[in-house]
Amino acid sequence: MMGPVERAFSAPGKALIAGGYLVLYPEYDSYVTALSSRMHALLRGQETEKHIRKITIESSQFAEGVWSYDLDPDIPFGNIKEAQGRRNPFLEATLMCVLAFVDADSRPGFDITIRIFSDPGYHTRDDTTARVSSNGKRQFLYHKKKINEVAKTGLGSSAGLVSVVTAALLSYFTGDRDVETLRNTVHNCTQIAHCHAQKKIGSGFDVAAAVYGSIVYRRFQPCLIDEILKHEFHSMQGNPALALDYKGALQLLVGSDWHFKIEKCALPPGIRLVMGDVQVGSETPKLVSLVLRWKQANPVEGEKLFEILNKANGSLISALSLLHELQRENPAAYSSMLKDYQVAIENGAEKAEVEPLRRISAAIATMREHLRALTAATGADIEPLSQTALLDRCSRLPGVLGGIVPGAGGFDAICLLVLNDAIPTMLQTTENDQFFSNVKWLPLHEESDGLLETSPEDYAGL
Ligand SMILES: Nc1ncnc2c1ncn2[C@@H]1O[C@H](COP(=O)(O)OP(=O)(O)O)[C@@H](O)[C@H]1O
Ligand SMILES: C[C@@](O)(CCOP(=O)(O)OP(=O)(O)O)CC(=O)O
Repeated sequence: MMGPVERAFSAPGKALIAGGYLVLYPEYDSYVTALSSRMHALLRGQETEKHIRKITIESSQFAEGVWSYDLDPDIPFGNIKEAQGRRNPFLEATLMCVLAFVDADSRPGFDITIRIFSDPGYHTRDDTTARVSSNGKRQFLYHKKKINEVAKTGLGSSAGLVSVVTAALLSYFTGDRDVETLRNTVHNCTQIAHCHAQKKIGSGFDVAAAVYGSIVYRRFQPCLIDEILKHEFHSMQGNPALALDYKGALQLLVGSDWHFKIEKCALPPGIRLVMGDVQVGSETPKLVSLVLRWKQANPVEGEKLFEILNKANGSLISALSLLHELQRENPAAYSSMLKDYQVAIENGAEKAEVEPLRRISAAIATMREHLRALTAATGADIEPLSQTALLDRCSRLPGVLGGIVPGAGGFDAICLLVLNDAIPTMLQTTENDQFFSNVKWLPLHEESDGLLETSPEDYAGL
């Protein structure tokens, strides 16, 4: 029986709390938190009809956000061209990978439409109007400019986009809608497509967080992807032999074991992530290239600094996991520990005297010390002076266990770990203090889930 099918998936944005720069190397662990801002894809097609003629992708929150791809009847993945010549390298690479992986057939053809929705956290809210879905469950912001002209916030919009489009297409072509069955395949396809689009092999932590959620992450060996990237997208267009080679290599690679580390995690109960937007505009690629160049020129010093930074990152990761253990072993004692701490700070105690919480503060302080050393050594503004002053001040606020520049660092954001019950006072205190006037606390929190199937009804009316 044939009928229309609707299927929707969503995936989260991320903040890299520990592991900036180190995450580029397969020997170090990072701590990545998935955020409440998510990317969504809603697919419409025909239930039993897997022969596709045309795929249209609409991202109507942005001007000119429609990309329409007529598939080549012989090799649907070999000639991905947008009807009006509009470029979106991330969508092109996604279609190429997924259609090759599932060995799609475009004869005789039906059409698929995929609608993209992006939660407010990914882009600036400036110059937008909000629209709400008919059932009130979703709200999205509509921009007047094109997607590549709107300022990003650094949550990883392209990783989210590629993950959800990949998930929707894979689910459609395989007929499988169980996210757990699809998850690893979605991850591997998404990493490959994302690398194709960026024309480089990144650390992949943004894609891993979009698919798996909050994780302790250790990257795959970059050489795993080297070979497949040599299959140049452009040379495949109109060259069936090259396209078939690509398909074989891709299917093998997606199905193989990548030997990377994905350990689900979440912040301990009672502790929240608070993100502050400071000022738009650090250039991650510039910072990364300064650090890598310095490390290459100073291998011994570089190794030493990376090692001690790694040790401090490890202390934070284990301090967080110790809290989980305490909570699991004795939930009542854990709650009263947090309560005692809250009472102590309300009575004016300045810092965490409670040992497990003190460990978190100490680990963050040591991480920051090493990040400042990296800043001084490389000349890259990882924790610049203005951020040092801000983070020091934040760390002294009651209930704030510590704060750090997330990811590659820079001027644009800070991340705090705060006792849940202390947040209202913290927000009030900073609001009334001129010192914090250039910090905007973002309406974001940890939601540790990765890729999820969502209900198509939640997007009706948009
Ligand atoms: N909502 C969206 N709709 C369509 N394309 C998007 C969307 N979000 C991101 N993209 C694609 O991803 C690109 C941004 O990717 P990138 O520069 O890697 O930023 P980020 O660091 O946020 O991932 C955009 O130029 C566009 O091609
Ligand atoms: C330096 C890095 O290790 C981390 C950068 O993390 P960010 O989260 O700062 O990156 P953007 O998504 O580009 O804003 C480089 C990397 O792994 O890509």
